[in-house]
Amino acid sequence: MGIRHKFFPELRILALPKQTIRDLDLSGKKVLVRVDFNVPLTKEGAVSDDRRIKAALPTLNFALEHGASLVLVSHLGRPSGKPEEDAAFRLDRVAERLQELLGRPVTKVNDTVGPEAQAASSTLAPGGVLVLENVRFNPGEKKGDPTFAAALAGLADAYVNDAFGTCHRDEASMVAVPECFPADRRAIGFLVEKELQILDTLLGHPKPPMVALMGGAKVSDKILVIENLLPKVERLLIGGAMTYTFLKAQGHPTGKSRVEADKLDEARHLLQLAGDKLVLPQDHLVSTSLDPSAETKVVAGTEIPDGWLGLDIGPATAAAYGELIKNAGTVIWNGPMGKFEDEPFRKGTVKVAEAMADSAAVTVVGGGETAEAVEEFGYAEKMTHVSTGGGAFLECLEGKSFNSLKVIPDR
Ligand SMILES: Nc1ncnc2c1ncn2[C@@H]1O[C@H](COP(=O)(O)OP(=O)(O)OP(=O)(O)O)[C@@H](O)[C@H]1O
Ligand SMILES: O=C(O)[C@H](O)COP(=O)(O)O
Repeated sequence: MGIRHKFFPELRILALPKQTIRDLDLSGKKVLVRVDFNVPLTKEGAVSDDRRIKAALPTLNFALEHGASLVLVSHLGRPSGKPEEDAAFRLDRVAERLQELLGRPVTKVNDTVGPEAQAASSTLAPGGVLVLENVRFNPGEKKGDPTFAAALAGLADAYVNDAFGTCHRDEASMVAVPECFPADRRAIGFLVEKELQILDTLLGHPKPPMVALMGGAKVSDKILVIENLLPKVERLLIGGAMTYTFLKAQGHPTGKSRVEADKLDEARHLLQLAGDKLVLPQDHLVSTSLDPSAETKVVAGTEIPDGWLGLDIGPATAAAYGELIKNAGTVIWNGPMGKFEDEPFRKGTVKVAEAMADSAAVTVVGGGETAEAVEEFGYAEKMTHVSTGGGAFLECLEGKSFNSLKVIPDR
């Protein structure tokens, strides 16, 4: 029997088969929740974007309201193992922000499975919240070490995976730790459930016509995504630096634009596979250098003049893409249309974000940089969904399945 989809009310979907936090016995239990609090920080170490922390709140509040206490596990960044460098990756500021958002005390300890963590978890009362230190400070995390996993699992009675952004990683806290719990004590949280439902609907039963917008720096990051999406979409609109690898593959001059010279064969293969589904920009904002104060101009067509480089889609392309977005049933977007960090090269990315915000289509945005851009420009609230996943979102679009989810039993 189908149920009405919470986010796409026009669609009926089957409930996800995975066990969720609703299925767990929470009362009086310590629940280890693997969250993805890998958030951007300012130079001073403050949390500059708390979207991922906020996205975990429904799961955390649900567990607390049902009488559980929480042991929270996350990574932050990619620590090198050198203590002087790794201090910047401690989770103290993240825990402070979480305390503000939860509106209840949060205890942060300076280790993950050591004596401090064990003492704090053993005295945790229902309603208590404990944040462990960055799980990647322990080398066992990356290696998926079973001894480390058992020590981590020993701190709690049940396991919940609500770290959608990390679901593509096979690290200990994602795979080996849940394996330490009996099957009826492992579940996904509401964030993972929501992200999976949306991706499942997008890839399985999108409201037609579906348009995909692919940008960003490199074709190489998106080859598998493009291949997997092509049969499902009406149009695949290209922007960002990857444009120039496609133009070069077609034999056009690309000036000084960023081109992946070793990916031209793959680009030709995709062009051939896509036929007229793949749409390349019809004009470009070009500049003499990457410096935002350098001279710029708009060039029409497919040729970038000598000495110039393409840094954004041009106004005619932005308008044409806007029209396709307006008339779509579903729009899926990954990768900025230009070097959007600099004001002079931002217009194309802003224009497509605006068109998506104004469109009646189901609009889904994913990818770290793209989500940040949409947030920064103030359009996030107007999208159907802005994914918390970067790599995880892309791998879902590639059609991959994750070990971190295989270890969560079906209902
Ligand atoms: N024409 C261009 N020339 C040079 N750089 C560009 C151009 N267009 C986009 N970029 C750069 O590409 C980067 C974003 O590409 P990327 O593929 O990483 O995006 P994403 O998939 O949204 O993010 P993530 O990889 O974090 O998930 C930005 O830093 C942007 O400045
Ligand atoms: O930001 C992300 O994509 C996730 O937190 C995973 O981080 P990682 O790429 O360092 O594994």
